[in-house]
Amino acid sequence: MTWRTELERAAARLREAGGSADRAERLLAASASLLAADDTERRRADLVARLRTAAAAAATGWLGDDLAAAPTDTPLWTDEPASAGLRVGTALLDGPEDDGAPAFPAVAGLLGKGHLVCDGDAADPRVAGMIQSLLVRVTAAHPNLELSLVDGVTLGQVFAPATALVDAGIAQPVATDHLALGRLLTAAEKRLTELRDVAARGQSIADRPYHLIVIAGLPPEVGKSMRERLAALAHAGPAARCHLVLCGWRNTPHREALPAIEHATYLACDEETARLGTLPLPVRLDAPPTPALARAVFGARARQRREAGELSVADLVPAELWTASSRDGLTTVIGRDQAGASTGGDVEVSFDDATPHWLIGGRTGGGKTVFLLDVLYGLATRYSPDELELYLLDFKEGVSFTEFTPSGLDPSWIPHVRAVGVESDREYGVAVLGALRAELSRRAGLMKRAGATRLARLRELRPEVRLPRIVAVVDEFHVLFAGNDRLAGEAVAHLEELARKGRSYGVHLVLASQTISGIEALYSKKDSIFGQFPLRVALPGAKHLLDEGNDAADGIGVGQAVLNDAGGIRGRNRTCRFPDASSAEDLLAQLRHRLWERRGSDDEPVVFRGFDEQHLTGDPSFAALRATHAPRALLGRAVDVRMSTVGYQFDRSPGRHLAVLGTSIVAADVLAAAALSLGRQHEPGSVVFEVAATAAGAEEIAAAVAQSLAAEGHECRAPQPGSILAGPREKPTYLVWFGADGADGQPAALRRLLLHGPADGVHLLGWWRGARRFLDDIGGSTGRESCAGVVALNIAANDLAAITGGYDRSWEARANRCLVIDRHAGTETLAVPYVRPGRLDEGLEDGAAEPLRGEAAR
Ligand SMILES: Nc1ncnc2c1ncn2[C@@H]1O[C@H](COP(=O)(O)OP(=O)(O)OP(=O)(O)O)[C@@H](O)[C@H]1O
Repeated sequence: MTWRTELERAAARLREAGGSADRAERLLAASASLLAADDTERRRADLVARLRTAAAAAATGWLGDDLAAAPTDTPLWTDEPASAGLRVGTALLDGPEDDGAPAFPAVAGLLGKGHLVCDGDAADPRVAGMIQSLLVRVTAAHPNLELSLVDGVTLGQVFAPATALVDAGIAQPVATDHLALGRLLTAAEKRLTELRDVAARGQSIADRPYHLIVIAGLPPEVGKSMRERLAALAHAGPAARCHLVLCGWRNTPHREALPAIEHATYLACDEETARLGTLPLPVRLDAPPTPALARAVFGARARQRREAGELSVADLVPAELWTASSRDGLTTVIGRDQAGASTGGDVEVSFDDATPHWLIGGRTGGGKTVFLLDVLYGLATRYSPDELELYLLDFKEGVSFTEFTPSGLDPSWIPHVRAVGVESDREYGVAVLGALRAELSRRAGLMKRAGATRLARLRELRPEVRLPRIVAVVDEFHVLFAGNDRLAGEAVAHLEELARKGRSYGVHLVLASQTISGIEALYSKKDSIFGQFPLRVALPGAKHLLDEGNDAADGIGVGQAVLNDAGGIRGRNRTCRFPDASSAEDLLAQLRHRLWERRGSDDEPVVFRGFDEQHLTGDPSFAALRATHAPRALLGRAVDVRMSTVGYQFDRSPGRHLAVLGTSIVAADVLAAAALSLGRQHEPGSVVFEVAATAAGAEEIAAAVAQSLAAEGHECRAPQPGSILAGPREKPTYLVWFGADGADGQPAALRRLLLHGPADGVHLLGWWRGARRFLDDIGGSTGRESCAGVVALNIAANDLAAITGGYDRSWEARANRCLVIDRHAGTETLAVPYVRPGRLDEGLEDGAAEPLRGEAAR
């Protein structure tokens, strides 16, 4: 081969490597005249020098310099390189370079250009050295790079210096077998499809990181299909910023020929020499960089990535609070896209016409609570309480939303929050949804009267009406459907209505679930509900949340989410990282205080904590009691949106008595609260309280009640067993009877009192431990009307049905709940009964369930 041909080819290689085509052209033109001259030796050296310069232009600095000469403190690049060439070794013109033979850098086009394919693998120290130096070069040169590493021949040894990159998330852990390689390819294919979809929508992908897959050697089990997948990836890769360094790619006898790798520069290594592409010169592959240089480059890049990658909740918060208008929707920043990359763009999520409701799924520990915190703080800092209201319901055991509510330690709260349910009852959930539905109707009425069809228009027409957008978050919403009973039916009906109409009226739902069944429950209710949730947020472990065949969430880790704004269809995924709010307690507390200090009203959110005790003295209604002609015994707090006080009114109509039923000692507490609250509603001396204690264990409570009433100036008596019902009573009297079972042996006297007492102002408040006993005492089912008030504690549904005659009831006795029935008013209210402070803890300390304490007292 002539010198001219060699030079032409060398220049052609350089041109291929990219970035230096014009220089190579000039070089070729110059070479023609040079070769015509006599002094060939000198001119050869001269030409090589020029080739060297051209190569240096194709692969500059970190990409082309001799690494052996690079000081360890050479700064890493902060901007993407302009050229695609990468030095892999040194092309030698005429024998070893050491002997003074002319040489110039051998450059291949990689990131932004194509792939490098080598028939040797990392078991060959020359190839291993080249791979290691190549890794240092790309890492130092590309600030925004994702790496996947495969080593099926030295079990990851070749990548050992790059461990820092794995730790920082720049590189995935090294895949050393065909299964791991399979997973890696799946992820790469998915990424590729995603980017292709983005590009197909006309959006630029130029700011996305390059994905470089470095295969130091193929695992031995790799078969035909995986080789074909590699070839397909190589075919489509460069258009989606995916490139391969593929070593160990050689045909072996008795196996099918390898598929062709497109866009590749081939590096052929035989025992003696290596050759790059069609360059007819031997290439000495780059030696491994010094350990000190590798450490410096990988360490510095890892550090940078960690620092840049540390997303904080502060990144989600605007510089100025409460400046946004929710007229057309709500939008907040949730994190950054490009999982694992350092310079991702902000990712926004919205409640608007396109995505009025969201569905969030992920396994337990998948980051759901953190994601919700990020969203809620993002919204609460952008929109004032006049623009946004929040209703937060959590059905699981935990403390997800207590963050937003006042506590003993921190009296502040987030002023947008109207109601919070922690470990809520389904009844509470249904009540909140019902209240939201009522708000929907109210807004519908307003719109109709104003002649508006959109919330934005209504706000313009009626500026004086407060019309914030409402976001209701229901965590573990599937609990609402458990049981498939009346409540479940109501929950579905509410959700359906809210989901269907919420868009128009500015009421938005966020449903979250950690179970597949949660999502399935929704799906099976009605397709229409599921379809009303266009924004899907898939966290790690999410199942059935995205469309079948859309497995974008399969490979994500904690702190990442796949957002899909089109009901889960493929091609609309956006993977993002969101900050860990759970590790930013101080920052959140500061934010909460700033928001709280700006509050326009002192209305605290209503907090319903399913496990909290309710105390009579803690209820503002009790403090507000005054003497009245229509006294109302206070019994507990309703499981409703406002946690209203539940009472039972006493008047002179027949049957106005109250029976508290159940073996639980809580019954005694309820009775005590009823008596004390009545005491507040009568002038001292106007009524008599007769406090009888015939139930073992209740004496102390009865004595305390009598003492408190007496301290308020009331006349108190303590009738003795045998004469409890005896009378006569000259004054209006409340007979407060702890242990009325058996009616003191005088059922006839009891029935007389029940029937005629109220007309004379005589009322019974009695605790019966046995429901059947009570029914017998009042004269069986015919006597039902003579005691209109019943507080059911731990009694069975069928016993309660026998007492009230309502056989369709679904009462389920449980700790810390009672059902308050007023037969005259036709109401049944689920409530948290008032207890003596510490009552529930006593039950727990004893190791016994709370209802059993009453059994002990019997
Ligand atoms: N964005 C994040 N970055 C880093 N770590 C995170 C991130 N989000 C969550 N985590 C970690 O995961 C843990 C679990 O998150 P989180 O409590 O949100 O999960 P969850 O899905 O709500 O789980 P569960 O339903 O069991 O409560 C957090 O304590 C935190 O350490």
